[in-house]
Amino acid sequence: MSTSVYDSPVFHMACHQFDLVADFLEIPESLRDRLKMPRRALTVSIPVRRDDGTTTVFTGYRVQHHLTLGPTKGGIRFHPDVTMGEVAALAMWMSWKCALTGLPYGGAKGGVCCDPSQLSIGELERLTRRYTQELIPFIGPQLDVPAPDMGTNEQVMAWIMDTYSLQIGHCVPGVVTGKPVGLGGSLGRRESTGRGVAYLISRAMDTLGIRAEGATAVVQGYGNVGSVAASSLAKQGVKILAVSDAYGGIHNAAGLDLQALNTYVAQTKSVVGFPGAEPVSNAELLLIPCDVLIPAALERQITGENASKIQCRILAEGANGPTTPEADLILEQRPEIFLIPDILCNSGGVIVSYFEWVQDLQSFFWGEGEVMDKLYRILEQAFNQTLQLHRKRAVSMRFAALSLGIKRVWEAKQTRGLYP
Ligand SMILES: NC(=O)C1=CN([C@@H]2O[C@H](COP(=O)(O)OP(=O)(O)OC[C@H]3O[C@@H](n4cnc5c(N)ncnc54)[C@H](O)[C@@H]3O)[C@@H](O)[C@H]2O)C=CC1
Ligand SMILES: O=C(O)CCC(=O)C(=O)O
Repeated sequence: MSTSVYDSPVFHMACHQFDLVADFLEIPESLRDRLKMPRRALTVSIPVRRDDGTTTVFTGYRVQHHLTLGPTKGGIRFHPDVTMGEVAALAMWMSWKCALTGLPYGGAKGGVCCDPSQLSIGELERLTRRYTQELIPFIGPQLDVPAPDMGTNEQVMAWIMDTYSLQIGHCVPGVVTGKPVGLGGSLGRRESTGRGVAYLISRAMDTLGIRAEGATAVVQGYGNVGSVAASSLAKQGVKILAVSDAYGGIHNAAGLDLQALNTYVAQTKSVVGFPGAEPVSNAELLLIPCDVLIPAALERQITGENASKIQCRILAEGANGPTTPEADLILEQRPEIFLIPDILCNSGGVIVSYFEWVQDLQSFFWGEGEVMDKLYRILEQAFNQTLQLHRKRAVSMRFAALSLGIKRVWEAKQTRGLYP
């Protein structure tokens, strides 16, 4: 099958990972395209009236990877570099993530090629509403349920829910997750991805015999995922040495004061210039010696160039796709680094999104303790299953996680009858 419409390094990366696992699972050649290629992919153009009276037309995407196990699920990204290929790769990874964690979903992802930091709040709202308007025939609580990703947040989810509900004629909270709690959002969703990352890091530390107290961590991407993971680790006594964002990074060998940093970021919108820390580039930051390295921004940060130089005990992939296949080959020769692969590491977000969807469908809401208990139970099971396969078959943690996810989707397709 031609992949040209999806042509991008990130999509090729996701396909390469799939092909390796398909060989291992002995999936017949004739079924591989059906498992790999998106079921549906939509491109929309989004005209937005700017505050100065002019109009800009943005391009948006939504990809639904498979619908074999239920509705599709996955975030919406607002970022200047979004492409159809990137969104298709992210949707494929969502499928394997949902299957690995046992959620009744296929994967999806959406994106709009824009820089949200350059839009006023009014422009952002008009863009979100028009994008949602274009998606209305394709989304819904039983069809496809978006959520936040890079560059989007609870407010954006609230506009999506409102636009969809106005069209349908009644309130439909289950069309989107990651909403404000006051609109049917789940307690704990905002923090769930970062807390899940920190939980799995604790499990990896237990496995390796590393004590949290006095351990060190470095975080690339101090947004929703990175900042919550950092704060959760700091609460366990881990020292956060360095963090970064799109504008640059900061480093303090004695550890950063996260409370002061969060106040600074709330005021300035960046970590750059935080008093008492040295500036560091995003590239340099990845090479700082530490116990835990957390890439929590874009794809393809750990590459064939720097994989032999990173100096951590645990590589915890908060981001989707931060490690290239070339880097994977190098890391496989470095058993001293324990990998928590993306589809496991950042799955806390979609797990609590699932809880939010269930609560919305039942109009019956849970306490935060219940949400967190259920989240950690699912993460524990997924971690143990991945670790077990990694040890039993002597494959990498990424390979083990992907195998578990892909096998479940393949089996479901076979049981339903080949081409659902
Ligand atoms: N928000 C969620 O619930 C989930 C997010 N993820 C993944 O986590 C990653 C981060 O997402 P969020 O924290 O939600 O996004 P966010 O928009 O809240 O934060 C992203 C952060 O990364 C920084 N950043 C952007 N480009 C960068 C670069 N080139 N170098 C360093 N930093 C850069 C931004 O300045 C910002 O601080 C993405 O890969 C996303 O797909 C995965 C699962 C769930
Ligand atoms: O919460 C969700 O539904 C999806 C989150 C997401 O986009 C991801 O896990 O990459």
